[in-house]
Amino acid sequence: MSQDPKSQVGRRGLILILSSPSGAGKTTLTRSLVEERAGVLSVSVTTRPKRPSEIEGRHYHFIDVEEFKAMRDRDELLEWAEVHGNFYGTPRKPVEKTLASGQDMVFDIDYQGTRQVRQKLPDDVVTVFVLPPSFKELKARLERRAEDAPDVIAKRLANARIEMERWVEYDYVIVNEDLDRSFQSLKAIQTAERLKRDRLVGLSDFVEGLLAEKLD
Ligand SMILES: Nc1ncnc2c1ncn2[C@@H]1O[C@H](COP(=O)(O)OP(=O)(O)OP(=O)(O)O)[C@@H](O)[C@H]1O
Ligand SMILES: Nc1nc2c(ncn2[C@@H]2O[C@H](COP(=O)(O)O)[C@@H](O)[C@H]2O)c(=O)[nH]1
Repeated sequence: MSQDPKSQVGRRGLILILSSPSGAGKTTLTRSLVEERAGVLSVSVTTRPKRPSEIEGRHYHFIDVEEFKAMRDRDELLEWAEVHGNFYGTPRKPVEKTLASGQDMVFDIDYQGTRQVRQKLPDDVVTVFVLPPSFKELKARLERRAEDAPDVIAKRLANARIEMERWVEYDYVIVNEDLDRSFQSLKAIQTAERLKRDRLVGLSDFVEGLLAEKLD
């Protein structure tokens, strides 16, 4: 539980999940949040090949299918899914540790994983769906990123329509046109969610003390 030294009120950590079609900008937004120390990034395991710019342990833990299945079967994954033909999953232990310390955990996962986490930890989950301003811009971003082969980009664009239909399952939606504005919106969501009454620990005792306070 994190504690505000000025009061006796602390708060439970929350799980902030960002999902989007590939290229809409959720990784950029989650990384910005983590760089500001506003949360701890959940580093997934994946069977996808590493992109040129990616670093093992920082962007993902890159593992083979056999290892992935072994982790899944040992129940070491909080959630998992097959996305764009590869397996992805969230290691359970770091999530439990981070939440117990009262920090927020930031997830960049797809809608299938979001459903699983929401089902397991309904009180702690806040979900944000990131949309691109247009399909044309989505394609342009994937091409400008220049990290995936043309056939991979084509597959991701084909899946984008199915993924975008899931926006209705999310608590918030950000249309990521201007990156700075989108980031401000994300921070506003996190700030408001942190202040929710149910997430504040010790609030009743604090208010009781407040009411019992005598004025001289
Ligand atoms: N608002 C924005 N305007 C212009 N470019 C952006 C914006 N947001 C992100 N980008 C760029 O678009 C590209 C895709 O962004 P990013 O990698 O964050 O997408 P993603 O949703 O995480 O995709 P994936 O699911 O494939 O990992 C990156 O090159 C990023 O720098
Ligand atoms: N259900 C999960 N989805 C995940 C996880 N980690 C990433 N993802 C999603 O996969 C796609 C593709 O990611 P990319 O890095 O290959 O572009 C994207 O939608 C991610 O959000 C996970 O642990 N579980």
